[in-house]
Amino acid sequence: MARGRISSLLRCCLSRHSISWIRALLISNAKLCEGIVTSSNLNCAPNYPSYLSRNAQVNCSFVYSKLYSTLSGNDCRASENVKNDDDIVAESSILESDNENRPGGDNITLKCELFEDIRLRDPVKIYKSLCDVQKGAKQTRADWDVLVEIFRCFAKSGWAINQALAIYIGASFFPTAVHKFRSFFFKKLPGDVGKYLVSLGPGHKSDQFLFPKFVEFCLEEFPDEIKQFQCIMASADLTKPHTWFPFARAMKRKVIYHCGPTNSGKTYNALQRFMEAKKGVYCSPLRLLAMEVFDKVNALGVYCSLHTGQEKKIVPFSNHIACTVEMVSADDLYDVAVIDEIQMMVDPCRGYAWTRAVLGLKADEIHLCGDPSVLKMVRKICSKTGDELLEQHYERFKSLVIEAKTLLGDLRNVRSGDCIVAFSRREIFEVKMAIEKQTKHRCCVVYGALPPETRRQQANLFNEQDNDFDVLVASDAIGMGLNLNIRRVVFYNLSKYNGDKIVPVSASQVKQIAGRAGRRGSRYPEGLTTTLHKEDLDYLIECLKQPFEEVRKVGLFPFFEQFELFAGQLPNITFCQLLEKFAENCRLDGSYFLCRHDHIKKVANMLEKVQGLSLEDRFNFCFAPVNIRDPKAMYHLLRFASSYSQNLPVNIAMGMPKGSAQNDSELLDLETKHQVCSMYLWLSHHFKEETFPYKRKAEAMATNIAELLGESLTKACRKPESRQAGKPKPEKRENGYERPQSLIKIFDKRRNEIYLAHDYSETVAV
Ligand SMILES: Nc1ncnc2c1ncn2[C@@H]1O[C@H](COP(=O)(O)OP(=O)(O)OP(=O)(O)O)[C@@H](O)[C@H]1O
Ligand SMILES: [Mg+2]
Repeated sequence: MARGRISSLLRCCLSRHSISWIRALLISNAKLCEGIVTSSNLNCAPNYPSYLSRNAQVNCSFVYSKLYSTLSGNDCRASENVKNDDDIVAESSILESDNENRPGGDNITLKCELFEDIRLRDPVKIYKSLCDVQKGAKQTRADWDVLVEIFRCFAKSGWAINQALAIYIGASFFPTAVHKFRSFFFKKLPGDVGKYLVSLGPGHKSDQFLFPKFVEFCLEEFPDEIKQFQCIMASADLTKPHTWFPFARAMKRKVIYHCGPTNSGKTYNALQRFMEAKKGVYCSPLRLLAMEVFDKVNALGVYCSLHTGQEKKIVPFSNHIACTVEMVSADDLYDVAVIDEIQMMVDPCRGYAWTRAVLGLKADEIHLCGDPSVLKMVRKICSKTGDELLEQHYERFKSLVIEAKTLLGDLRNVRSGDCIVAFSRREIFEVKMAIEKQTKHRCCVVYGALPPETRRQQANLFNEQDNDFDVLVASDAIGMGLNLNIRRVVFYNLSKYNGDKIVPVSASQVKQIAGRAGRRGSRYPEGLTTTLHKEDLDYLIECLKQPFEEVRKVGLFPFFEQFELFAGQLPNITFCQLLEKFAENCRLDGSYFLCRHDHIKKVANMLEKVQGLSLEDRFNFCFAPVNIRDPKAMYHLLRFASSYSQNLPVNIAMGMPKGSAQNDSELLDLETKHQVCSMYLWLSHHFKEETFPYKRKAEAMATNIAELLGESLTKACRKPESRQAGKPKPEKRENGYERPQSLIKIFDKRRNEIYLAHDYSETVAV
């Protein structure tokens, strides 16, 4: 009913006061979209408008033309020479000769004057006159071709698509709207307007001329579609995220930014305040770091619980919690909160969790620890939230020394206390094997796909002095906040696969990783860093010298409630389509980007066939930590969701491995099995406990598997395989005939293999 009333109101307004209405609409829209993103700012919606500037432009042109027409008293009655054909101009209306088009001198002046008049005529009046026209003027074939091209360009104009969003014509509806507008326009086109458009030719000038008439047309023709899109846009409004947390806004919070390079004491100082507080929370980027803080704080006599996606260790009488940042509660009140590695706000996938914590934590004192890259953004956020901001700047305890000699490409030059950093699982094992074969050193390994317990066991083995394990081979999983006894960080290479292609490792990541060498209080307080190959040294030096990049945008993602509101506008589409639509239509202000959600979409796609899941259940299942490239893990997730949807108790139903891994495929199997247990535990904490009743069993399995993994790694000196290795090879016939394969499949398979060989798990396993 409301919708009908609004649309009739809309029509009424249109007929009487369209200019002021459009102006009001555009102004209010501009206000609504204050500081709205430019296309580059929203990864998932490349054509999103820079509303404000462009609206202003549209607005001005409307106002100007309105003013002009009022002052000059221009009457814009359309030419009587009109057409009456259906849809677009029929071929018969095209004149074969083009005599009129050959300009003589006087003719040019006359046309210029005529065009000047058209150019300055009030677009609304032009539109009105078009409506009144019965039959459009005939066009020559040449003109007709140009006009068709003009509309073809208009339909594809990014500028026009962006502008149309300002009147709530969505990008997906825009082509339909233009098609209808073209039919209308060609049917009614007066000769002078046609000639003027032809004189402009296809391109931006014609787009600018057509657009205001297009607006009039849309407002009159599509009030329902506009209203619907307006509702969609309103429900996908992610502007002003600081208003999402009214309780935190009502507090007088003090934010302390501990700003500095690695190994400068940022976390240490923040933790001092955390431990002094009556009630505190520490938010970590990694489960491993949360565990480290949990242990450290309890050892110092401050009772502290642990809360990660997979585990809850409640220490009796504790008022402190160490958690992963995704798990922090924005409902509880704290005296002191610490958000570590705050520069992760810009992480393309997980950044939203840091943003949410900064905006929403209900704590009197919030300590942010990180490098200076997001300092400006934090200042901006605090000015919006009204929080007091204090900045504490730090210097590195001992500067990091670059060894110019490098390892000269020879792993025999490895020394005790070295950490060799490689960016794929395959390389990690190759390096370990080569070192153990060619030298007397023994290696521990740390990479993202290993459970945190195993990583910790390996790190401890490396840290302790009374064993042979004096070299660490690790991926970038060691890059954040961890304190290890590393003397020298050696980069095996400085490029990594980003899920799509091989790219150079970013300067900030190089700094983070290199910064693991020479930690205060460790066996090697003075740190060194170098590369294996001489050719990589320049890039390493360049990265370490580079000042911290200033970030302009931080990540954001909707809460379930926001997403639910949006889903209410589009009831008949799948969850995956909903995610896409949300990304397409959501509005962000210039300080934020929408976090990547390819991973969520992939899971959503798989779960599409599971019936009977509520929107909230789907949303939750999609956030479960699963390696989407691991078919076994995906299979188990699908199984869990299917049982859950049938109201059956979800069973972990997975065989326990018999012993430690004898080869790499067994090691991969252990990794997968641990991930499945970990996923089960995560789900058991995010759904009702009775629906996942085998939590204890999953915990026991996870602990056993982590131990087996540790054992396997300690004795491992084997060739690494990819997860695809066990699969049957494509059929080969004796006569050399090979079964043809889809090129797309081959390409996908290769991508998959590369992906699996790389180390991604940490991005999801929180
Ligand atoms: N005042 C201090 N007294 C004793 N030890 C300290 C002090 N400050 C820092 N440390 C120790 O120095 C090491 C590095 O400190 P911390 O972890 O706080 O550095 P950070 O700046 O947070 O580094 P990163 O950026 O890598 O996280 C830690 O082992 C910490 O315990
Ligand atoms: Mg730190």
